[in-house]
Amino acid sequence: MEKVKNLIIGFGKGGKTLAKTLAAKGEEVVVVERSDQMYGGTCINIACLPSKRLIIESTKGTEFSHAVAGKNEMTAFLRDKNYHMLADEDSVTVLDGEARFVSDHVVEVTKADGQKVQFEGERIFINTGAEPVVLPIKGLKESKNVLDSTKAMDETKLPKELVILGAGYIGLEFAGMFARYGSKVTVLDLHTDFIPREDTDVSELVFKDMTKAGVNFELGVNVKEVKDVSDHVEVVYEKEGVEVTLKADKILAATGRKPRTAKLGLENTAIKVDERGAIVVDDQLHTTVPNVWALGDVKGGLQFTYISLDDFRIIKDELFGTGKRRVSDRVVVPYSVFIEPPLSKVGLNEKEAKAKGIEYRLFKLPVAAIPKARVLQETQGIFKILVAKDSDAILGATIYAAESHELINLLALAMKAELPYTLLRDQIYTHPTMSEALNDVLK
Ligand SMILES: Cc1cc2nc3c(=O)[nH]c(=O)nc-3n(C[C@H](O)[C@H](O)[C@H](O)COP(=O)(O)OP(=O)(O)OC[C@H]3O[C@@H](n4cnc5c(N)ncnc54)[C@H](O)[C@@H]3O)c2cc1C
Ligand SMILES: NC(=O)c1ccc[n+]([C@@H]2O[C@H](COP(=O)([O-])OP(=O)(O)OC[C@H]3O[C@@H](n4cnc5c(N)ncnc54)[C@H](O)[C@@H]3O)[C@@H](O)[C@H]2O)c1
Repeated sequence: MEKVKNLIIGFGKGGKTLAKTLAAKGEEVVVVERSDQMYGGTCINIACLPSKRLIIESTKGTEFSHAVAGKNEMTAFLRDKNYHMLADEDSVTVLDGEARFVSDHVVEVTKADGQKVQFEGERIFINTGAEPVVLPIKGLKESKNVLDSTKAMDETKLPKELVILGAGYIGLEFAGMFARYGSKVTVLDLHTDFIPREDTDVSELVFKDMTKAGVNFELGVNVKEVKDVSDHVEVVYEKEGVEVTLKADKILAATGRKPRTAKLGLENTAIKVDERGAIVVDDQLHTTVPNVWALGDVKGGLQFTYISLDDFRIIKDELFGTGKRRVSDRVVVPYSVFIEPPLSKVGLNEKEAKAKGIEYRLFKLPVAAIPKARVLQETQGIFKILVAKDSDAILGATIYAAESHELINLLALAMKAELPYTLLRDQIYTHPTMSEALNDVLK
């Protein structure tokens, strides 16, 4: 058995950034990655970047198979760049194989040829990400026409009729995208409320815009069965007591992703997982075994690339910094859903403020009032910013507008720095931009 100072399981966002940092300190690192198609992790290969590439291509009118080919070129480039970023470091070994714990600090790696090697890690970092949830719906697992997000982005032929299970992040982004490529899209969701965390006026606008763009929603449905029938697939669901059969070329299952721990051999260790399979960590990402950390999607909670990166910062701070950085410091976390226009949010919305009994002032502006929106010819949407009732503190913002995925970072920065809303209101912005709308919305 080989002893190694730092063993990183999974070439994900947090893990690869940590490996590079450890290498810069001259430390020995072994990074184990189960697939040579996943160097660099989920985000660059099968998630954020390829999906956003396809989404952007869909808005330019690119033909689907050309867009997929371009996306594949991009991911191949990024994969290679990521591989060399680590493999070219003298003190880093990138090892192809599937890792599995055999005891608290011993990990067995099974290589593609079946050969097994064992490592004893002085420090071990688990960064194995998440995998799609496969619901126990009759016929779902067996159907040849059911895709997950990865497979949907690798289709060479555009599905004429696409049914999407789940109106969450992936469901909405892919629904809009496939509709723009020309698919007839129906989204089925278990819940009656559409994007229930958002304010009702915002969710109504998104629903209206997506419906207008050709996406059909069936909400509050119970999906009962999926069956392959000659050249197509059928989905049987029940809505308000009525059974409906829907025909499609493909089904995209987008009903959540769960931490990838099932095959990690954690039962051989004292590393605890919760009821959802997420690795239990403390405020500094320590697992329940000393010198074993978990970072990224595998530890549960928010599943975003930038959270995995921030997990890395916490571990780096413990190893080489002040040791003060904590998960609980992470209070201002924005997000964007890349629909058209993008929906972005940070901090509280009205629904959340009311639920918490927090009094607020609401500043609201329709996007149609913004000159840049006219220039872009994207006038749908709304800005909503909440400010404390008895101070100038910004409580939160929801921006459903063109370029909101950029703008929300400005709001998040202002909140983090505890800047008064008046500073954003009175700031000089370049023109014409979407950010200059802050002059008007905050009046
Ligand atoms: C379609 C889609 C779109 C998304 N879009 C966005 C977005 O726009 N913005 C955003 O912030 N987030 C987005 N996400 C979420 C984001 O991709 C994840 O939160 C992020 O990639 C998680 O990174 P991570 O560091 O946890 O690990 P990952 O990047 O998931 O890396 C885990 C790695 O571990 C490897 N691995 C797993 N098990 C083993 C094992 N036993 N042995 C060896 N290797 C193993 C895997 O192959 C993988 O390469 C999206 C997700 C999906 C599916
Ligand atoms: N823009 C982004 O940052 C981005 C984009 C894509 C994915 N992601 C990440 O990936 C994760 C996974 O995305 P996702 O869309 O798979 O999950 P999600 O949790 O966002 O959505 C899952 C949806 O499936 C629905 N659902 C659950 N059971 C169902 C059933 N039986 N029948 C029909 N619908 C059902 C839920 O009501 C929910 O709307 C997200 O949590 C997110 O963190 C992020």
